[in-house]
Amino acid sequence: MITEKSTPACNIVIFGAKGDLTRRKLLPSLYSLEKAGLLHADTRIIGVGRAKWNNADYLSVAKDALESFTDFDIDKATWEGFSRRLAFFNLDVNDTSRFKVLGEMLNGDKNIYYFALPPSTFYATCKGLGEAKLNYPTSRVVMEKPLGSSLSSFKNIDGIVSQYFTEKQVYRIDHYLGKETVLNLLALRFANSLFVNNWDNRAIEHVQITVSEEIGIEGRWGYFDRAGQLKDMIQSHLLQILTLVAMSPPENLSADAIRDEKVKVLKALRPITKNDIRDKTVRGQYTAGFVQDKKVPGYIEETGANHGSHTETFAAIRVDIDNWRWAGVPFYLRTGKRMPIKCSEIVVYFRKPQINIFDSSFKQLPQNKLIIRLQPDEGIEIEILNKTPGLDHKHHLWTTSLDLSYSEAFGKTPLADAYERILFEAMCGVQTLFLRRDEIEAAWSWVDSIVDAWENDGERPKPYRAGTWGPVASDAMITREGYSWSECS
Ligand SMILES: NC(=O)C1=CN([C@@H]2O[C@H](COP(=O)(O)OP(=O)(O)OC[C@H]3O[C@@H](n4cnc5c(N)ncnc54)[C@H](OP(=O)(O)O)[C@@H]3O)[C@@H](O)[C@H]2O)C=CC1
Ligand SMILES: O=C1O[C@H](COP(=O)(O)O)[C@@H](O)[C@H](O)[C@H]1O
Repeated sequence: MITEKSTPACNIVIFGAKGDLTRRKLLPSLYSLEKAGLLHADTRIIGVGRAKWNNADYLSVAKDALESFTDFDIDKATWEGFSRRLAFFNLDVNDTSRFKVLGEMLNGDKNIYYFALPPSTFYATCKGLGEAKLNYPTSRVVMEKPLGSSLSSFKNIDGIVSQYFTEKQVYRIDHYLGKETVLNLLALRFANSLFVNNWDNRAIEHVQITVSEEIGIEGRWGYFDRAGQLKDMIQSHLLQILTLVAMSPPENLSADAIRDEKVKVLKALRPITKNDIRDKTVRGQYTAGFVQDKKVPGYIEETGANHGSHTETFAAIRVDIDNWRWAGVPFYLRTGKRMPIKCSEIVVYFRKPQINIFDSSFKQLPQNKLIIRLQPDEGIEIEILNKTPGLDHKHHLWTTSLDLSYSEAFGKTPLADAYERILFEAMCGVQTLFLRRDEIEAAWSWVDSIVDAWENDGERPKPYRAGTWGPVASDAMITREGYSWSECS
């Protein structure tokens, strides 16, 4: 739950008013902000699209979206307040003349232009806004991923946007940064001396980051098959998690101080080449199987599928960070669709004590583990060794868990949705949770190295049954290095 009071007054102009993202995420999140009293009385929400709708038509689309995509009751008072803010404006972004008319209906110059649009329309939209002089310095542009499919295509998109908007006006989304538990990584790491002083290659042996999903591609074949799990998930969400785990302490909590440190990590990622691609990466593609007892089709049997597709729906990668803090500490990333459960988790394995003075069954003492559960059962767990109670002279040791569950510690109130926070921050003009140009460039540059190596290598993704943890080659990759994947709880 966000507890600050109200956001500054603004016009939120949503391009793509009837699209999936708007109905599924943006309208429900704005409604929740309304309910929490966080929208300024003068804030307006203008949905823009090509439909020949009037305001009443849009209100009914919005109501329907809230009813379909939220699990809370739509109460009369909140809906009345919310609906008073909503309007619809008919505009094809290729029709530059309509932007002037749009400008006339906007109240003031504090405009947030949310591009819930296909990236192919960004140029026309920026040009339309620029030519109608709606790109005031006080206006902001919020852009959705995917921003490109390589370093060069990102630079093309970015070049277009930067003709009309400065870096301070551009808010590039990675919705994982809006998740409470991802944000908590900063507090966990930099507010607790326990971790501040034990967060480098002297204390930590290796780190695992898993983001598994139960869902498949949910009717998004056209987009997903061109992207694959590396570009869809690792280039953005997993690398963002990795930067927050691996960054050095920022000077302060300003957006640029944090982003400066994140970008240093991204620039220190060791490129993967054709010489080590098979040792350091595993690609997989799901075949038919069962997820949570439900029969599901294989990737190439999905609606709209191309049967010869070699797109990966699973990827596991060993990452090396070439800096002083992390030299010699492997980071293992693993993400896939149609896995047994939805789970995003970071597991930090601390080094084992070098000497064992205990008369225990352990030859070498097991290591401490810090498990950060990002979703769905948010929490933090530390595995430590304790003496089992008893009147004896033997120190029998037992691994026990200190387990902090968010719902127990902070109550049962659901955490704010990532989009709620992101919209809130965009309205407040705080860029911390949005990606700076150089972060995205560095992420693409590293991902490009893997794409090139995969293309050169020519090996196809390995099949794995839906409902399993990916190809056996993924277990083999980490076992070769003396570890095993942590089991998601
Ligand atoms: N859906 C999701 O959960 C997520 C989506 N994204 C990204 O968000 C963006 C939108 O995705 P999504 O909502 O799924 O896509 P949809 O295809 O559902 O919606 C796209 C919207 O763009 C509008 N549009 C397209 N061309 C024009 C045009 N020439 N002029 C005006 N409006 C136009 C359409 O409006 P109309 O038909 O009214 O003209 C439509 O409402 C994409 O970049 C996507 O990759 C990112 C993360 C998650
Ligand atoms: O950006 C994306 O994220 C979702 C997963 O998001 P989550 O918040 O549910 O963990 C993923 O399914 C989708 O393919 C990707 O585009």
